[in-house]
Amino acid sequence: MLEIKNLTKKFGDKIIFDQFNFTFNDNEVLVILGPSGGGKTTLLRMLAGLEKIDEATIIFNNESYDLKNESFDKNILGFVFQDFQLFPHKTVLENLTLSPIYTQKMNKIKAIDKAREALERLDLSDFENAYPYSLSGGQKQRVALARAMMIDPEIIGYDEPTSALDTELRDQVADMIIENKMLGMTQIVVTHDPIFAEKIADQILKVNPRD
Ligand SMILES: Nc1ncnc2c1ncn2[C@@H]1O[C@H](COP(=O)(O)OP(=O)(O)OP(=O)(O)O)[C@@H](O)[C@H]1O
Repeated sequence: MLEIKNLTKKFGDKIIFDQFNFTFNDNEVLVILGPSGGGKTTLLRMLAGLEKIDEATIIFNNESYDLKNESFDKNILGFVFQDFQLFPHKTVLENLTLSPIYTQKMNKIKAIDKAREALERLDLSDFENAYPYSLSGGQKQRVALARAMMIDPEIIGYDEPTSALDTELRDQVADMIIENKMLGMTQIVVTHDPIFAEKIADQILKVNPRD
């Protein structure tokens, strides 16, 4: 279970979250839904340790973390970025292994083994030497997911996973998220698309821009 208590976040004078609370359970799909500018991406970035939190208590796996003007750096969330953000001049395999090897100091052979496992599970084994430009939107989405899985995250977070996709591929992403759930994954999905949200969500958290 992940519980966030009294989360506060400002950019300059602009308040994005003021004493915000939410809880969700393992193996759930939590959808964060709302219009542009509400702070959905910021919320995901804070949970991934990519954005400082002004103040919050985060309770996760029975540990409680009191944060004050610091990043939550527990590596619990693997991030699937909007528009995938794959390295264009690197192969699919390299896209998965570069950050674990160079940033997280993972052993190279272990990183390659792990990457191949993830690619196999997502039906991408034939594409390990392909470059991102040659992949379809749905394949890029799955490569981005495989990359997020490299850190063995407790939670996968997707930022607007359907924004770059047409309707058919949107349904494929919904199926992938539901399949991941059946495999026991806990997932947070940021979207402004209520129809997609209804398809996949166990819980919907609405985030609206503040005046
Ligand atoms: N680094 C930053 N510095 C200053 N303001 C920021 C920064 N990042 C985000 N903001 C502001 O915080 C607010 C929330 O942004 P965020 O990207 O989290 O919203 P969102 O709900 O994900 O919107 P969208 O759907 O357009 O991505 C916006 O008003 C945005 O301009």
